[in-house]
This record gives sequence, structure tokens and C-alpha cells, in this order.
Amino acid sequence: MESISVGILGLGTVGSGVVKVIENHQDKLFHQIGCPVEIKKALVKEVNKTRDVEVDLSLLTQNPNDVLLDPEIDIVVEVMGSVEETRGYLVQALEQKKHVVTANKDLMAVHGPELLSIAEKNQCDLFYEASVAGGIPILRGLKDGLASDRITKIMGIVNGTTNFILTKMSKEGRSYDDVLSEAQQLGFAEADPTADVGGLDSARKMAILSTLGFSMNIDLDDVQVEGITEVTEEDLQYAEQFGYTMKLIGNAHRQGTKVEVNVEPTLLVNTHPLSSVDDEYNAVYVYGEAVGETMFYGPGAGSLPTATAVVSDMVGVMRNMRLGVNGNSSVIPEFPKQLKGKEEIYSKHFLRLHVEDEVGVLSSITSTFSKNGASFEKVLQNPLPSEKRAEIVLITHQVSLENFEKILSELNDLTAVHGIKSTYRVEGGKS
Ligand SMILES: NC(=O)C1=CN([C@@H]2O[C@H](COP(=O)(O)OP(=O)(O)OC[C@H]3O[C@@H](n4cnc5c(N)ncnc54)[C@H](OP(=O)(O)O)[C@@H]3O)[C@@H](O)[C@H]2O)C=CC1
Ligand SMILES: N[C@@H](CC=O)C(=O)O
Ligand code: NA
Repeated sequence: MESISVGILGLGTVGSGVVKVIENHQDKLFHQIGCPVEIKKALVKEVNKTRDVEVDLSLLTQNPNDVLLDPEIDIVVEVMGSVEETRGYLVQALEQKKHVVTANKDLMAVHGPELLSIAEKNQCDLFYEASVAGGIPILRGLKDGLASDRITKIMGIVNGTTNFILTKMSKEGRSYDDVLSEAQQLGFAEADPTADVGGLDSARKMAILSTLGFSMNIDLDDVQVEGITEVTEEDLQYAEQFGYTMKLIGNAHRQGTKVEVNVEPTLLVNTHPLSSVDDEYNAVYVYGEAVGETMFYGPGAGSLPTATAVVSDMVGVMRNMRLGVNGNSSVIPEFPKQLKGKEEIYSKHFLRLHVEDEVGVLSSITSTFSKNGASFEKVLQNPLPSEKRAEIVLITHQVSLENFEKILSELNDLTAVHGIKSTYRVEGGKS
């Protein structure tokens, strides 16, 4: 091959990083693949915009066909975002026998299986390492590094924006809105950050991770999702007081043939390896039956880290081109999907509630828990400044989700309970 030509869809935060990595690492790329890599065209919305990277204006186009139908382009790199329009472009690229590298988790979480099958039919590669945990090679870790093992647990901090917000709120006492706008300026947050803070971005990544890790087609709708928008300063302070750290955790757990996948703000015991992952950093904890505990850590968002994953995927495609083995790397899920019922999902829970400050209230709350098979690991009561009310904060031992939901509903029915202020899943500590 004289050279490899690449067409890029999108030249924003990640696209600019891709151009920089290709330019700055040209020698290393040449050494790995034996020929130069050339960027032939880049699709953008606005040609005359000021960009983070200097590019010849003749490279830019607003016409997707300049990339998708150019017979000289071997690899299409998709870093423009959005779902339906982009899906159409990638189908077209694959049908034109172009290999695809994408950073788009929104797209892969919904249309991944369809696109992978179109890629295979056309003997093309479709790689998407950057779509989960930015620069961390976690998909490769699961697909290749742990290919021989049976994975039973994947727990991840897979959204940089929310980790940045929770870290700055807990450690620097800063406000939610202030930290969110800094995450937007730094390029971690999505153009519309609702999916970041609402947990959907993490859910998409957990759908991709659990599909690969458990070899089972997990759809986005199978992931129970809750974001960080309701997390209060009081909750962060109580977490600290109890020896826990609040993190937005994606949790995928397999027991036998059944799995649960959820994303929710979680109190992690301070000794848990994920509790010290701060700022925009991501980490994925993977437990395999043979290997035991592993953890993959690194920058989960940002221009150059994400671009590194994109360009490494391009190297994978180019190596396959040299060997003539493109289109053989996706693995069809081995197991039918089986999700756990609420009676099979067990965890500890944190609960903060406001109650009447009078004799017998704590005992009626305790009996609601014990009737439903739950007991307390920790409990504390503080008087509230106004009225004759108190705040009760507790952490339960392990209880099924079915029973915990019954407890919440019965507590709501007690006249002495004025409101359930917050509940969170708890990981670690005594079970
Ligand atoms: N930012 C990050 O840290 C990470 C992002 N990702 C994913 O990477 C992808 C890109 O993200 P990011 O770089 O942050 O996004 P940006 O918004 O910074 O960039 C998007 C780029 O795509 C172009 N574009 C968008 N829509 C269209 C369209 N309809 N037609 C033509 N061009 C279009 C824009 O053009 P113009 O410049 O002219 O406006 C821009 O250059 C997303 O899927 C994101 O989820 C994944 C991991 C980390
Ligand atoms: N908005 C995302 C970007 C990477 O996927 C995040 O904050 O992690
Ligand atoms: Na990654």
C-alpha cells in the first residue's frame, strides 16, 4: 500500500484530536503499518468556523458524499455524534466497503449489533473503542485480554462529566451548576449535557460493556438508569461521615445465566478501588472467574485521550488490511438474554428521611424494615432545626430490590414519616 486515506465525519473536540494524533505520531504510525496515513476529507457543519486544529480549508466539506462515495477513502472515522443521520452514513460507508471507526456510544448502544452485522457482511471492520471510557482500552481488554475468562462483574465510572461534578462538589464544596459549566468548557460534557447528568451516557456505555463482557445482547432499555441531578450536599456530607464516597456507578452483574445492569449514584466504601477515581477520570473494575479482580483506569473524555483510542482503532484496521483479514473480528453473542427479577437483585441501601421527633417513631421504622427482611448496618438521628422533626439517616445490610421497594412504600404510608429525602445503592463494607 502506498498510503491509507481516511475520511473524517466531524472535526470538533475529538476530530481535532484525531488530526493532531495522526500528524504528531506519523513516524510511529508509519512504523506500525508500513505506509503514511493521509486525511483526505473532513465533513463539518460550518466550513469557516475557527477550529482547535489548523487544517487546509480544501479538506473541509459539508457534503457527506465527498467522504462516503470517494473510492480512494479506505477508512471512515465518525466523530460527529447523533444517531439516525449518522447511522445512515455508516451503513452507506460499509456498503461502499469502507472500514469504520467510531466514538459514538449513542449510536453503538442502539444500532451496534445491526452495524456490526452489516460490517461483517461487507468484510469490513467496525471498531468503537473510543465510545466507552474514552482513552482506556477497555473494549480491547474485554474482547482480547480477557477473551479466555468468564466475566461475572463489570463496575464502572464511565462518565467523565459526572465524576468531575461529584468530585468537585464533595472535595471543594463547589456548586453543581458551576462545575457543570467548567466540564462543558473543558470539552468533557456532551453538546447537550442532559445525557451525562441524567445517567443515559453511562447507561449506553454499560449496554456496550455488558453485551461484550457477558456475550449477551443487552439493550439500552434493559439498563435501569438514575442520574446525579438529585444528589444534594447533605447526601455528600453524610456519605463522607459514614466512610463512603458518592460516585455515579454503572453496575453489571452476572449470576449463573442471569444478569442485572444499572446505573445509579452509589455510595462506595472508601476502601473500594473505584472510590479514589476522581475528576474526569474513568475506571472499569472487571471481575473474571479465573483472573479475579482487574481494573482499567484512565482519562474517559477529552480531545487527545479519546483521539488516541480512535487512532489505535485505525491502526487495528490498517493491520488487518495488510493481513487481508478485515471483517472477522466481531463476535456474535453466545448466550440468550436473561435479566434478573427484582427479587434476585440484592444490595445495601442508604436512606435519608424526615420524621416526627416523638417516642415510638424509630421503632415503627425499624419494624417496617425487619418485617421485610432488612436490618441496619448504620443508623443515626439528628434533630432538624425547625419544628418537632428529626432526620434519620441509615444504611441497610443486603436486601432484595423487591423488599426495599416495599419498605419505601410502607414508610411513605406511616404518618410519622414526612418525606423520604434520598436513597442510594451502597457498595462495599460489611454485607
Ligand atoms: N468529547 C469527548 O470527550 C468524547 C466524545 N465522544 C463522542 O465523540 C463524538 C464527537 O464528540 P465531540 O468531538 O465532543 O463533538 P463536537 O460537538 O465537539 O464535534 C462534532 C463535530 O461534528 C460536526 N457535525 C455535527 N453534526 C454534523 C452534521 N449534521 N453534519 C456535518 N457535520 C456535523 C461538527 O461540525 P462543526 O465543527 O462545523 O460544528 C463538529 O465538527 C460524539 O459521538 C461523542 O459522544 C466519545 C468520547 C469522549
Ligand atoms: N460526555 C462524556 C464524554 C465521553 O464519553 C463524558 O463526560 O464521559
Ligand atoms: Na475506550
